[in-house]
Amino acid sequence: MLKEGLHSDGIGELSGPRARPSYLRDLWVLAKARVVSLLVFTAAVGEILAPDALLHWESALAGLAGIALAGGAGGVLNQIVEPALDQHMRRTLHRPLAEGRISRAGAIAYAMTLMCAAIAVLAWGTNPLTLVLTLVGTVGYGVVYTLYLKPSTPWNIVWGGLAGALPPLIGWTAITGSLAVLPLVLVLLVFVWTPAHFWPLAICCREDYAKACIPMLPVTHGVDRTRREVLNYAILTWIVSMVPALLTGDWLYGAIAWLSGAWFVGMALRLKGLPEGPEMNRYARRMFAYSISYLFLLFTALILGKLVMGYGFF
Ligand code: HEM
Ligand SMILES: CC(C)=CCC/C(C)=C/CC/C(C)=C/COP(=O)(O)OP(=O)(O)O
Repeated sequence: MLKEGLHSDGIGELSGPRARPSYLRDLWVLAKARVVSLLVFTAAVGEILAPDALLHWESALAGLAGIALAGGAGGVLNQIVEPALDQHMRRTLHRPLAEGRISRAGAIAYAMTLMCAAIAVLAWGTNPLTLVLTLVGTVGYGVVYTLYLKPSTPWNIVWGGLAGALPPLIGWTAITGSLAVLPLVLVLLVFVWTPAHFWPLAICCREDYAKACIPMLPVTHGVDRTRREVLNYAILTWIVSMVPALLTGDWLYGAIAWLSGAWFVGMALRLKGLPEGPEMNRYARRMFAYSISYLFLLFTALILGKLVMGYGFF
């Protein structure tokens, strides 16, 4: 007998050991707080890279609080739209709305509270451009991706990923009030990273996505095509990750990006070569986990580079 949530192919392990539900924990899960924490981190790096960030510390804090609240609202909107889908997937069936621990009305009130707080904080502490970009992020993920792209096209996450890629730019605009080349390159970096982040997980969960009639790439185009696309996007991410080094002359970041990107591409190659089966699923899950550490490392290296190299920006 397999334990609840565990399967011989390791797919069920994605949900990890389940913590005892509590109301606060449910609110945390509903806001997808762990994903949002990385979004906030990439925004913080966008702020730190901007000129004179320390002089604008109030805008910096308001920007981070706004993105955290708006990102959380996006996560809640996503789960309000798809409780039935969440009930059909082993990875998501214990979510608070899927299990009915939080009502739909309660979740709507929660999303509205988060969104109103985000708008208030951003309007008070940042500028109109930052507010608009953040709203685009929340609506892009919570409405456009969840309601329209996800159920209709296997390229859903390529375009949906744009919303999640915005925070480094939002961080920058919170400080400067204007656009610039470097944060736009960081948006491109997260944008091209997203498919190689998500499709390995989609490979593991392909049976659940198929049962739930969600046209994720491994369901519509098969595992082999998906693994080829993961490799393509991993290579693209590696290439784009070198652009900030070229723009700033920051060799410390450049070295870290080169090595960690080579590892990412190596994992994509290994994934492509494995025969379909439990071992491939487990390796895909490892690549998904590495993708998160990799993005965290790249953005940490950007701050390190600025601290150590002390370059100024245009
Ligand atoms: C449309 C784009 C994206 C899709 C479809 C996607 C998909 C996913 C999925 C399905 C999970 C598993 C979540 C769970 O089981 O609760 C996940 C986890 C995660 N994602 Fe993404 N993601 C996207 C963009 C991003 C972005 C832009 C970031 C950050 C910059 C990010 C950071 C994370 C993190 C940190 C986790 C781990 C959460 C945990 O440990 O519970 N994702 N992603
Ligand atoms: C700028 C700003 C505020 C942006 C917010 C964007 C945001 C919250 C992106 C998160 C991306 C994410 C968790 C995707 C999960 O995909 P999924 O919903 O298909 O996964 P699931 O099956 O786990 O629900």
